[in-house]
Amino acid sequence: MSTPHNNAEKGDFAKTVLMPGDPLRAKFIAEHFLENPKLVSSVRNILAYTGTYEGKPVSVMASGMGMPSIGIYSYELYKFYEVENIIRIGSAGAYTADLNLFDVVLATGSYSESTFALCQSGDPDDTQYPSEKLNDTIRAAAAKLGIPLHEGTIHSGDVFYAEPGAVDENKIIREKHCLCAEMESFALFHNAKVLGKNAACLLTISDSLVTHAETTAEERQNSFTQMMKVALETAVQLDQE
Ligand SMILES: O=P(O)(O)O[C@H]1O[C@H](CO)[C@@H](O)[C@H]1O
Ligand SMILES: O=c1cc[nH]c(=O)[nH]1
Repeated sequence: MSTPHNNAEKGDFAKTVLMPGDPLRAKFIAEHFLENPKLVSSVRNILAYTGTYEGKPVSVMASGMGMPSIGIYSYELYKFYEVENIIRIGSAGAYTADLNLFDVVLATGSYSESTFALCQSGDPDDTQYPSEKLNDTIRAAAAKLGIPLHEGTIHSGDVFYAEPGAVDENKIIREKHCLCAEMESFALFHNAKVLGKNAACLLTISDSLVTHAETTAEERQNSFTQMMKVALETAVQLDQE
């Protein structure tokens, strides 16, 4: 069995998939944290691995960047590979000086101007939500590891490079209270909703849209380990439920 975008066999994926945007972050996680990682798909270099963590099965697969991309990969995992839980583990730009580089954010909602949900199913809502149960498991995993989480609504955008004045900061920051910007969670949460599955989004602050501090590409690939450990511990706890 395969799809146009995934050449894994049915049964190659664990019930829980960690999903970074960056294929090399997926590779880093597989090589540094998973026991016996096996490459299960590499179509378009969107790397996907399955192994175990503390003896429990877990997969990690990249989503690529943006909602059309995660829309394809997450839909196929849920619909054709019987995946139940997808935890996005991404990078984000902070909208508030209260967030520092490397802080970890747990999304409690994802606001977007995107038409993804409207086009996918006619859903007009501008905010999509993660699974509360999955978020509770993430909170428990983070508490066990002693890793603090910042929680709130995040902004999921279609545009990384916007012209000056084009971003409606009044709406995004003051009306919707978004903590930070990323580009995939709105589509992921929507797909989980229409397919009756679970999704969550953990983010590491990679740059600040307030102070303009930023991490390097290599740090975004290899050093967001606190978020990775929380997601891996969550997969272990989900397997025990
Ligand atoms: O680091 P990832 O997970 O790719 O997430 C963020 O980084 C990319 C932009 O640089 C977008 O995909 C955005 O959502
Ligand atoms: O989408 C993103 C991701 C990281 N940093 C940003 O500013 N935006």
